[in-house]
Amino acid sequence: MLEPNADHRAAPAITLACALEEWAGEDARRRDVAATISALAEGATELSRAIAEGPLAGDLARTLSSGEAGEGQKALDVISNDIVIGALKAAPVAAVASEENDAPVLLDADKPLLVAIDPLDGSSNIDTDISVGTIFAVFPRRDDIDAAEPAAFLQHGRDMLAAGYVIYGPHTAMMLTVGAGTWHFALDRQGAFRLVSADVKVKEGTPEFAINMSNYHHWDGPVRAYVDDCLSGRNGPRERDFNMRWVASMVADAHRIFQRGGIYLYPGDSRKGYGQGRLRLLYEAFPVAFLMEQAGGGASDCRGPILDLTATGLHQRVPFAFGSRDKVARVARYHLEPAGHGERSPLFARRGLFI
Ligand SMILES: O=P(O)(O)OC[C@H]1O[C@](O)(COP(=O)(O)O)[C@@H](O)[C@@H]1O
Ligand SMILES: [Mg+2]
Ligand SMILES: [Mg+2]
Repeated sequence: MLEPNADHRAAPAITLACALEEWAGEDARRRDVAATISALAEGATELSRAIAEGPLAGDLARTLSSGEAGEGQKALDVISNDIVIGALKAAPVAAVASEENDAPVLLDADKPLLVAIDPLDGSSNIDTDISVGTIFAVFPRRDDIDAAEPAAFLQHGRDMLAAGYVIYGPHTAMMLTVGAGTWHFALDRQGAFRLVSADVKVKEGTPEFAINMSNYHHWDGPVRAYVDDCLSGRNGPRERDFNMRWVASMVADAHRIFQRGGIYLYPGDSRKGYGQGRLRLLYEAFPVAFLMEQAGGGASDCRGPILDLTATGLHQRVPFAFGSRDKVARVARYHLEPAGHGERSPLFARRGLFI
């Protein structure tokens, strides 16, 4: 047992810089990716300080403009965007596609990489001291298209070279993949990201789901059926009681799923502007899907793998389900075989529990 005054802190672990150095070696492409991730880490460290100051840094939750699907732009969205793009100017990045900019921001057309980024995910939570994050994806620059053109970013999910997110919570952490598994780092007080695990695995079998239940009446049949079957608990077809969580910061829901399993869903629904859900493919779904797959989890558009999609628009939305691989596969079965997936009892076959 720990003595009250015992030093129970873990020994300092390998830094992000060392991990990237070791991974990159002398490979020129890898060194560019590593430099880009380091620049993003520097931006995220600066941002974590501003977020930690909360109201002392000014009214960060001030709404500056309202978006088409209820995503108003907050002061901290703009600050975050300025910080991450500022940090990327020192990296080998030609252009950045950000949630906060209609068009790509050109940095240096000759540089070899592109970054797609959600500078601040979960911005509706800024004033409530709940975790928010930064989500990013690194792509190769194409030789055939000007990096400032949106088309330069319309790439296949499996073209991604690296992806990750930083979560600003009680502690700041980064989940990162360069295609060699999913790595977990935590930010120490001196400003260095230190390795927690280089082999993150998403558990299966955790009876927990995350979805905004207030949209129940807007969902289509397969999504209702999936959630109904969870809610029907040990007497329903899943034969166990389920727990539910919804942080309304995808990074926070993702981080929980990386620690203990479960599933996150933001499906399309019948509300205006939500036909393809809420999440953006390039800088929300693609990076989280890459992290999930590298950790043995799954990520789909409720039907097939997200990473098998090719982006068709810079700010394109996509229905999104991710988490434990067994659960993501089950969601797909409910969509692809709605009448005959054979796993739901007749009691639940025609009506939702709430309808
Ligand atoms: O408020 P809703 O509809 O439940 O949506 C919450 C979802 O929207 C998001 O906040 C979208 O991110 P942004 O804050 O970057 O717009 C997700 O992080 C979250 O899961
Ligand atoms: Mg977001
Ligand atoms: Mg955002």
